[in-house]
Amino acid sequence: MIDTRQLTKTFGGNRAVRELDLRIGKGEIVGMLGPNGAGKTTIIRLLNGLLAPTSGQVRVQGLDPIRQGEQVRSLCGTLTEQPGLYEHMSGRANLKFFADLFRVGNPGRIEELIDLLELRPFVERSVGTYSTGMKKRLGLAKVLLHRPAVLLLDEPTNGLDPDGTQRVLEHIKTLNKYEQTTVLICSHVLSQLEEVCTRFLFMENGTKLEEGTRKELERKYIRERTVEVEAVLGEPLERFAEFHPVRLGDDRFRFTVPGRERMPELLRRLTGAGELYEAKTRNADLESIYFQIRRSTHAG
Ligand SMILES: Nc1ncnc2c1ncn2[C@@H]1O[C@H](COP(=O)(O)OP(=O)(O)OP(=O)(O)O)[C@@H](O)[C@H]1O
Repeated sequence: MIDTRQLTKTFGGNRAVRELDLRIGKGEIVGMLGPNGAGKTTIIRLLNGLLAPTSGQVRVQGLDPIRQGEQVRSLCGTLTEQPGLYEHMSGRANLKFFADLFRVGNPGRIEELIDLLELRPFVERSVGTYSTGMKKRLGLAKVLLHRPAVLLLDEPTNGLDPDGTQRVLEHIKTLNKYEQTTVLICSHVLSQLEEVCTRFLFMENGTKLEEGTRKELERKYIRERTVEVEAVLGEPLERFAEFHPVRLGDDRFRFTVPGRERMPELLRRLTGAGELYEAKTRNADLESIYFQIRRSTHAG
């Protein structure tokens, strides 16, 4: 679906994207993560043909976004930080305007998106009165009007409260499920993407540091696990010495497990020693993986 080879973009002397090889298959939801200036927005602009590569190649469903820009843009829905909506018009009037502009033949599509993105309670109001979350959802509806096969989302949850963030991410998942939309989401908020993406791509200074599924990355980068436990233990803590126990509070403990394969043993022993109410791994989330990747690439 998306294929880049040795893709490089230079602005003056600044190499914003460096020899990027990126492959995204149909129906994937890929999270592109990286700090400010990592090159995420530039990559999106290269993919939808708004920027021409300095060198290397980009293909979106086999098409060149520069030479076949029209076709590529009709395949892609791109949501940037500025959704480009008319504030004085209602949500519905905006959708109607863009549906005409994009020559969306199906009049039912607007209604379908109003339902999918739950816009109905405010769709007749002028966009100028919308909250950030409402605008994001309308912006998403706008880029979905022509039923794009590929969605390119630049910080789709920026400025949203946790509830709004959750809703937008749910909508993205739903679209992927029912319309098999391929999605590339850029963000620097790792925790939000953890549940949504099938694969992750870590960028820094225009370079791909690492990529993989959550499981692949976890196996590669997280050896030692920190486990927080709520339990009533009938045995002295010293019996768990090999797991370096620390008492955190009443019935709360922290253990360090040298590798994933030792986890069942710890859990078995805790269950055998008393009542185990909860056990959570604290250091295997996406953020921990990211810091581990950075540590190992910078050390290497
Ligand atoms: N039009 C431009 N002209 C000059 N330099 C640019 C231009 N667009 C981007 N850059 C530079 O390219 C680099 C990558 O920027 P980009 O916006 O792609 O990063 P990003 O990962 O999207 O960052 P952020 O998380 O802040 O949005 C930065 O050093 C930026 O200053």
